[in-house]
Amino acid sequence: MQLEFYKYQGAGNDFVMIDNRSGFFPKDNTQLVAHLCDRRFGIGGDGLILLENDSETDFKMVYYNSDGNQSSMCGNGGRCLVAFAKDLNMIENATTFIATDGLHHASFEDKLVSLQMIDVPSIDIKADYSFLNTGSPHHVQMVDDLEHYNVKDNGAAIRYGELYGTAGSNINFVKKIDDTTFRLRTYERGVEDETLACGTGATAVAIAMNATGQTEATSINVNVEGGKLVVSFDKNQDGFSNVFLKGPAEFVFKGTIAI
Ligand SMILES: N[C@H](CCC[C@H](N)C(=O)O)C(=O)O
Repeated sequence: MQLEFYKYQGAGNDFVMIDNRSGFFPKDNTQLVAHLCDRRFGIGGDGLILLENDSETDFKMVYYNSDGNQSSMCGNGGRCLVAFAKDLNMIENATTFIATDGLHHASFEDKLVSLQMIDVPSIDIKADYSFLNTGSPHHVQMVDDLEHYNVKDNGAAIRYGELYGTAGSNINFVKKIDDTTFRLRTYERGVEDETLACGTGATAVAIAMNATGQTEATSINVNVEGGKLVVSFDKNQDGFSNVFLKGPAEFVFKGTIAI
């Protein structure tokens, strides 16, 4: 059987995208998803995303990490899915879709996709790190020499350490550039490596930097290895709401693969 796929990337976080509105895709085939994400034996990607029909919204998002397992929300993947839906002429310049963490509104601003993320009612602030959930779980830790930091080894040690048990967490290492700009490198759960960008991670870092007093800004630039993301939010007594993740989401190529 020939499977048609599309490749999109958002600030270097890349995804195999499949139009599964017909429901043909074998959603429980973990081995197949991992194979399609394999950068040598398959197509290659940090994750795989199914676009599916939904009775209440424009479409449904089903997200898999490259290990083949379905996972929690992917911010860059959500933005890429919005671009994919537009390229399929399913939507114009704004949309509402359903994902594992609920409803998401999104719109195009110039060539960028702005995606509303879930509200963040609380953040666990410790002496040398913070933990919060922005649709996926994120550990946020400041590092001085981020450029030379061993993200993979140090990230894996925390992700598999006693802090986060069997569920684990994504691990974000961040450095302040100025009052509205931070540099971020992320070890991603389910990819089990550093990725060039992590959307829910950038969102977590922006909120954590505000919550810990590193900045008073509520619109924050997050420089990631694969480009630039902008996170904005309202801060109130109930936590953080009107949270938006904005950045590029670009078609790379389409093709077919025998499965
Ligand atoms: N690896 C994450 C999901 C994808 C997050 C990332 N790709 C993003 O853009 O938010 C997890 O299992 O929690």
